[in-house]
Amino acid sequence: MLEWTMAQLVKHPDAMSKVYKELNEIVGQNDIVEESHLPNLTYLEAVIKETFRIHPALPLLVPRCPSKTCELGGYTIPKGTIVYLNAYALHTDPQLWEDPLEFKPDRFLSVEGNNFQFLPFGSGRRVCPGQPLAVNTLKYVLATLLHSFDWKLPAGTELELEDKFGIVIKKMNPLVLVPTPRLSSLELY
Ligand code: HEM
Repeated sequence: MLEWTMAQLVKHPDAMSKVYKELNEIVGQNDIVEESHLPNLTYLEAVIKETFRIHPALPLLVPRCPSKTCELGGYTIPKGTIVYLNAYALHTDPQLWEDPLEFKPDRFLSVEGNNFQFLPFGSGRRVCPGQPLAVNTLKYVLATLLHSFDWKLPAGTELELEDKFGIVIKKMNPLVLVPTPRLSSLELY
C-alpha cells in the first residue's frame, strides 16, 4: 500500500503539494513526525483512503460460505455456496462514485460514517482486525517519508501503475524514486 500511495502521489503532483502543505502546517520543517500529529493529517488520510479505493489489497476480500440458505438482493444463496464479494467492483462502480477511475482524494474529505461502498478491510464479523494498526502504521511511515524528503522519478524514467494478479494485488514493477532531504537541519534525520 505504501508503494501504491507513493506512486499515486508522484503521478498527481497537485495531491502531493497538498500533502506537503499539510505537513508543513501540522509538523513544520523544524520538527519530525510524531504519533500526536497523525490525527491532524486529514488530507494524507484522504490520500490513503483514495489509494485503498483504487488499489484494494484484497479485491475479493475473504470468501463467505453461508451456513443456511438465505435470500440476498433478490437472489437465493444455497447453504454451502462459496461467495466472493468484489470490493474492487464496488470501489469503482460509476453509480456509487463520481469519476471512479480518477485519483481524487478530496472526495474523502466529506464522506463520514459507515459506508458499504468502501470496503478495503471488509466488513461484518470477519472484518480485518488489523485495520487500526495497518492504517496508523501506513500513515506514520508515509508522513515521515514525505515530510523528510522530496521524491522524484529518476531522470529518463516513466511512472506506470500496472498491477500483478494475485490474492493480494501488488505493483507489477517496483517503484523507484530518488529522495532529496527537505528538513531544515540534517540533525533531524
Ligand atoms: C494494509 C493492510 C491490510 C489490509 C488491506 C487488510 C485487509 C483485510 C481484508 C480485506 C480482510 C478480509 C475481511 C473480510 O472479508 O470481511 C482481512 C482479514 C484479516 N486481517 Fe487484514 N488487512 C491488513 C492488515 C492486517 C494486519 C496488520 C493484521 C494483523 C495484525 C491483519 C489481520 C487480519 C486477520 C486475522 C484477518 C481474518 C479475520 C477473520 O477472518 O475473522 N490484517 N484483512
